[in-house]
Amino acid sequence: MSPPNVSLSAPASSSISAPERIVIATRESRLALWQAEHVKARLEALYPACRVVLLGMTTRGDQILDRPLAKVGGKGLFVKELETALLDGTADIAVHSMKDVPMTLGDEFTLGCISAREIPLDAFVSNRYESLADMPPGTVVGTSSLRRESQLHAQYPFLAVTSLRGNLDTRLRKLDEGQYDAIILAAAGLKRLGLGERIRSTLPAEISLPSAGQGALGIECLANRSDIVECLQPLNDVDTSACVRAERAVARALAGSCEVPLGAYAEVRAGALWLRGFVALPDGSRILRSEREGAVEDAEKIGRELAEDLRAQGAEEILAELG
Ligand SMILES: NCc1[nH]cc(CCC(=O)O)c1CC(=O)O
Repeated sequence: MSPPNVSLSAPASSSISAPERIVIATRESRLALWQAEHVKARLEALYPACRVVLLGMTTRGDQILDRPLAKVGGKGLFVKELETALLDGTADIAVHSMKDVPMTLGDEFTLGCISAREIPLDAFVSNRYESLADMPPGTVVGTSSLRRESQLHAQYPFLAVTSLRGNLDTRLRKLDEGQYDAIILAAAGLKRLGLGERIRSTLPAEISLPSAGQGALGIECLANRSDIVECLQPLNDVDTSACVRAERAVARALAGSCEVPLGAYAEVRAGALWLRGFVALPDGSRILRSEREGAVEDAEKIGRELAEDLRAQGAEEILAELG
């Protein structure tokens, strides 16, 4: 018997159609524009008849550079203006670093896809030292995140940790001007911008457990745009999507709306999802860790259970202290 007559050479997307035009709302930082251009190129390759255009926007998160974001409204500041463009129809999709997407979206929005992730780890960047372990006591590490700060204090108590804000180029400039001996950044952002050679070493997850969603891109659209959701499916990566859902379930269960020193990182290994998480005080004086393994299909449940375990260990006291 000969096999059924299917053409193996037909592109997987041939049965999916896309609208004639897709407008991408994007922030205007170099990284955000790279990410939007990347999605534009992938959509145009999948749907040659579709015209994809970028709509650049400034968000409150881009404007406020003098205060820690946690104090002025957190992650939502980077997505609100983009969501408004989706609601009023000036844009069809918004491309986000999943790390910057609030843990709960409004009912009118959905994440149409989460694409394969770039390296999820943090990067050590310095003009003077190879790694954190090389840094003498009292030298200065710049980071803007409570998650990185708490882990640094816990593991390298003799280093001075100071605040660092601004987009990637600004942060690197501040390092090069000598304001810091080293800085910690997401490796993914540096790689995307062709700045991978600035990475002196990557910090293993044991040293700096990444943030929920780090390194992954998500595409948001209106929940009622089934045409858009459908045409985004070829960009979805099943494993990344499960990992990010598990990580976000941890953050959702523990962080609520306030900014908490918290890491959550999942990997798919030999078909199973392995999730690690921690919650800490910013000064690293308390750090609670947990890990869990389970079926990829149970991603969110694994995340909720890990959060429960952290609560059982006393996460509540940490959250209460953070106010
Ligand atoms: N918080 C800012 C941010 N949001 C996304 C990235 C880039 C990497 C990624 O996609 O996770 C960065 C930079 C950083 O944390 O150093």
